[in-house]
Amino acid sequence: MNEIEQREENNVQGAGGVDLERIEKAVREILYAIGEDPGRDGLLETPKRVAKAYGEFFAGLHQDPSDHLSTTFDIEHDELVLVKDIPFYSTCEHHLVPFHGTAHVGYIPGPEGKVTGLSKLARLVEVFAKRPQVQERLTTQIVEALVEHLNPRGAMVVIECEHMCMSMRGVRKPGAKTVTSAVRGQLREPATRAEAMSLILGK
Ligand SMILES: Nc1nc2c(ncn2[C@@H]2O[C@H](COP(=O)(O)OP(=O)(O)OP(=O)(O)O)[C@@H](O)[C@H]2O)c(=O)[nH]1
Ligand SMILES: [Zn+2]
Repeated sequence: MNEIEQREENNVQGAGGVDLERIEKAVREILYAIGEDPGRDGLLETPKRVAKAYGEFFAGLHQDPSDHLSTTFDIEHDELVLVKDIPFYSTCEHHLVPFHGTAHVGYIPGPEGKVTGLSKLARLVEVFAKRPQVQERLTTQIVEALVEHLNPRGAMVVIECEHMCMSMRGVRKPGAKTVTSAVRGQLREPATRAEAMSLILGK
């Protein structure tokens, strides 16, 4: 039995699947390791606060993206629907520090006319962002969820981010932006893709 199975077996579940008690213990250890005193007044509640914050940062690990795409509407629209400039925060899985920026999510509804609520596109970004991530996988997971659940003619996700692991440490290049895209179906065709990109970039 691996550690995750063991946790489930013991039913140690905190914030929607995150083991808060375990995080608290680990944070106390980190405080000792950096030479701090977890018993001093200002730090007494810190392990609990960090655990609660981690519960939020990683809530998406325990959420199913299909929950957000199960409500669809039959709307006659066979052209691009794009929600752009969706702000989000995620956590770099290499350093466990934030990366943040904006996501642009678009699709062309499929022949069955499955159109989702606009907010659901932003919810989809949240489900995948609230996990230990790399930007490329975040981009792909969002587009693949759209393809799987809406069966669109085309789908496209563009993400622009600043990674704190490149800004506040390591190479220290604040302001450097990473742009990733994932495109499926008809949106791969040059004219359609160009139209979507010009809508995204036309700020
Ligand atoms: N491809 C990709 N790389 C990422 C992402 N987030 C962080 N990284 C990179 O992950 C790499 C990890 O490299 P390592 O050499 O193992 O770690 P490191 O010594 O901390 O590297 P430096 O950041 O260069 O100091 C770094 O180059 C980061 O910039 C991401 O979303 N996608
Ligand atoms: Zn990183």
